[in-house]
Amino acid sequence: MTATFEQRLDAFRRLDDAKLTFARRDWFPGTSGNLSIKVANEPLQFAVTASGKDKTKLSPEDYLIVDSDSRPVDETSLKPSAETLIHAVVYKKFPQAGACFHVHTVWNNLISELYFGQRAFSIQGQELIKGLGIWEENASITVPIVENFADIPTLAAAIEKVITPDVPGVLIRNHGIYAWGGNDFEAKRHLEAFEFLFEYHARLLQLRQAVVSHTPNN
Ligand SMILES: CSCCC(=O)C(=O)COP(=O)(O)O
Ligand SMILES: [Zn+2]
Repeated sequence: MTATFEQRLDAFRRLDDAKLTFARRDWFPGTSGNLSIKVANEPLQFAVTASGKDKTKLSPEDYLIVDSDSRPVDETSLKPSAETLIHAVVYKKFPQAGACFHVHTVWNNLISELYFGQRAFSIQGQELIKGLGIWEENASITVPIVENFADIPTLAAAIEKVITPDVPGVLIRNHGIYAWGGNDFEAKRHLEAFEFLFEYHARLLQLRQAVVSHTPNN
């Protein structure tokens, strides 16, 4: 069933909320980032941000509906996000995913740079791991890191290969993160948990380095 007018409007309103919340945190520098919310399963359709927009603002031309091939469902002058294929990969691989958010932040870029040459970032024993829906004692998570291929189909294929149901996110090196969830509330919680863990870890390494360099006989 294709999405009704009400379902589309509801998705656009939810995208407005997520967008303004993330914009207040400066998570969309230089028009970066893209957001989507699924509106239909069979066939797949989702609302996605239009490409190149200032995501700190609201306008009547912010979103459009695309199909499983990332093509606009309606005739429109709007261009879907250049990275729409990545959203499609997430929805196709995880049919339970209902929203997918992408932001470029300093902390997620720093983490991918700190682990340059490695294909993942791991962290253990942090309370915010529960924000990812992982509640076991002293849990650890491993977030895959893919290289920042300029060709989006190549990037989307690389992401498709490494994402797993265990961890609802993937880092693109020196680019940003994609995080998803069953709905927009969950995807936001996941994104916030990831960003906390990245900032915490990068700051911890920085502090440790400062302590070492200020310790006598070092
Ligand atoms: C100006 S940031 C480069 C493109 C990008 O990585 C991004 O997230 C925004 O692309 P979009 O087409 O969704 O505006
Ligand atoms: Zn991006």
